[in-house]
Amino acid sequence: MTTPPSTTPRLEVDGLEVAFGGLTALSGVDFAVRDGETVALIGPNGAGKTTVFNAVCGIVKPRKGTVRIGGRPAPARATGLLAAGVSRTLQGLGLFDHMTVLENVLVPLTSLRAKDSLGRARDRLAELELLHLADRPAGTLPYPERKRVALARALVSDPKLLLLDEPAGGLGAADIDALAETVRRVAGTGCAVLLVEHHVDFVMDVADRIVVLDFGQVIASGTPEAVQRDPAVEAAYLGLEAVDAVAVSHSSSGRRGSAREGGSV
Ligand SMILES: Nc1ncnc2c1ncn2[C@@H]1O[C@H](COP(=O)(O)OP(=O)(O)OP(=O)(O)O)[C@@H](O)[C@H]1O
Repeated sequence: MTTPPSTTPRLEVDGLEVAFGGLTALSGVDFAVRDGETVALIGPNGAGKTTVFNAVCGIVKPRKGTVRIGGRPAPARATGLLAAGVSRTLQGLGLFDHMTVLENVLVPLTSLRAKDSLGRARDRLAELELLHLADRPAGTLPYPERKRVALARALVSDPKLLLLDEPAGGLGAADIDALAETVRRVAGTGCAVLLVEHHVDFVMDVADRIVVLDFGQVIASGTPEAVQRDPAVEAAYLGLEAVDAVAVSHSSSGRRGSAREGGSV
């Protein structure tokens, strides 16, 4: 049972524009995520998905536009974001490999000076079937377990807005099913979830709405069914195949970003 949406979106991105030197990475990006809603941000490589996350977290400074969290301007610092109820997972996980699983999951609670940190951390580990690994150094675990530790660390602060960067990447089918279950459960508590993901089946399974970026602009948004039928989305992905086929045949890099340097979107 999902929480009814509140009137103020948990996350509002309005007219976002980000440039890296001569490269316009995002232009006029608008979207919102409400409490209890799961929104997937998809698009070909280099479309600007991670840049949106980085702008939401204050890691990159927009040239134009605003990011509001719970109706207020987004805090610029990591501790401010945590206090505002924002958690994020990273593509590279960002775990402290030499620290135990439990110590990793305690980190946000230590920053927040939270009460009953140990109990909360152990609860999250139990929910993600990691409790038996609590005393193992995080760096010694296989990738799917390390990925769950990163998720437990993001969830331990009971975020109101959860940002997941490629949560299904590198996981097998059973782990992806378990992840989908976790995302549904977290959204069911009223948390707004924004995820960046390439795994189409996972996105279709968990997302209430999908926002499609291409060359830094929103080219489609709506329900998974509507977006799947959208000719602009199909064209964007077919275009990627064409660009990649050319790039791969001429160089070792198939990344689309290389095809857009110096261009504007
Ligand atoms: N720090 C940076 N400096 C310069 N250019 C950057 C920087 N970060 C991203 N870019 C460029 O901005 C564009 C958008 O990159 P971004 O990583 O947001 O895309 P993405 O959609 O997340 O791609 P992927 O799916 O490959 O992760 C790309 O052309 C990328 O090369």
